[in-house]
Amino acid sequence: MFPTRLEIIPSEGIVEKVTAAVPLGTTLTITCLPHHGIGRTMRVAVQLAELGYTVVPHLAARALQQRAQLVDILRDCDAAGIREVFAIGGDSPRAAGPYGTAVELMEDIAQYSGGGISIGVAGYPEGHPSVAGLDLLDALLAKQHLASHVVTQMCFSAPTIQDYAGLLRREGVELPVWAGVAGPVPRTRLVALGTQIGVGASLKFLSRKGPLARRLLSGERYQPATLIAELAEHPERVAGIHFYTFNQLSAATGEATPPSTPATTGLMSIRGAE
Ligand SMILES: NC(=O)C1=CN([C@@H]2O[C@H](COP(=O)(O)OP(=O)(O)OC[C@H]3O[C@@H](n4cnc5c(N)ncnc54)[C@H](O)[C@@H]3O)[C@@H](O)[C@H]2O)C=CC1
Ligand SMILES: Nc1nc(=O)c2c([nH]1)NC[C@@H]1CN(c3ccc(C(=O)N[C@@H](CCC(=O)O)C(=O)O)cc3)CN21
Repeated sequence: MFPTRLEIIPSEGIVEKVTAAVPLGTTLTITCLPHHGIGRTMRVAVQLAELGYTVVPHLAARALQQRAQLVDILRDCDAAGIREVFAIGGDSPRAAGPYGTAVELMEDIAQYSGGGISIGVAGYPEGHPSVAGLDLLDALLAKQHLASHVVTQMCFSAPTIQDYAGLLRREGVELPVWAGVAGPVPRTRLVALGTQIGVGASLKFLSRKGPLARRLLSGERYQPATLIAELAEHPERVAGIHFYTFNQLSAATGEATPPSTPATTGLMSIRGAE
C-alpha cells in the first residue's frame, strides 16, 4: 500500500475541521493560493504542526515580497518542527519580490536552512496550459539537485502518471514521484476547480472516453479507488499518493460514506503508514 498525504486549503475554520476529521500523525500539505498569500498558509501550518500533525507548507515563489520574509518563514518552520516545504512558481502573473520561479526560491531555502529543509516540487503528467513541456522539463532538471521528490498535478489516468514517471527517469530526473490524485470531491466542484487550475482539458477528455471514464465523473463524488488500484499494479513507478482533498475531509475519513458504499471510497481507508 502507498503512503499518503492530504493537501488542504487554509480556509477559515480549517484547523477545527482537520482536528475533527483527520488522525494525528497524518501528513498535511497546505496550499498557497494567490488571493490568500503565504501568511495564511504559514499560520495554518504552524497551528497544525503544534497540534501534532506532520505539515508541509506550500511556498509560492512569486508571492514572496522579500528575502527577509523567507528568513522569517524558515524561522517559523524551525520553531514549529516543520522540516519540509513544497516550492512552486506561483499562479500570480508577476513576482511580488525577488523570486520569479521555484528554483530561485529553492536556492535560498537551501542556503538559509543549511540544507535542513526537504523541498518537494511540481510535475505535470498532462502538461501545463501556459508553459511548454520542454520548459517544464528543463526547470525540473535545474531543480532536482535541491529537491526531494515530485508531486504531480491532479491527474485521472494511471497510465498517464506511470508514463510520466518513466519519462522523467529517461530524461535524467531521479526524484521519487508522488501521484497527485483528487479525493472523493463532489463532481461539480472538481470540474469547476479543474478548469481553474488547468486540468480542465483532462477532465473533458475523460468525460468523452466511454463508459469506464464516464463512471468516474458520474455519481455525486469522484472516486479515486480504481485509479489507485491501477497505480498499485506498478508500485515501482510512484512513491505515494498525494490527495487533493479540496477540504472535503469528512469524505476523506469516510465519515460521510453511506454504509451501503464500499469503505474504500474514504481516503483514510486507503491510507498506508508514512
Ligand atoms: N502542480 C501544482 O501542484 C501546482 C502548480 N502551480 C502552478 O504551476 C505553474 C508552474 O509552477 P512550477 O512548476 O513550480 O514552475 P517553476 O517556477 O519551476 O517554472 C517552470 C517554468 O514555468 C514557467 N512559469 C512558472 N510560473 C509560471 C506562471 N505563473 N505563468 C507562466 N509561466 C510560468 C517558468 O518561467 C519556467 O519556464 C505555476 O503557475 C504554479 O503556480 C501552482 C500550485 C500548485
Ligand atoms: N496552477 C495550479 N495552482 C494551484 O494552486 C494548484 C494547482 N495548479 N494544482 C493542484 C493544487 C490544487 N489547488 C487548488 C486550487 C484552488 C482551490 C480552491 O478551493 N479554490 C477556491 C477558493 C478557496 C478559498 O478561498 O478558500 C475557489 O473557489 O477558487 C484549491 C486548491 C492548488 N494547487
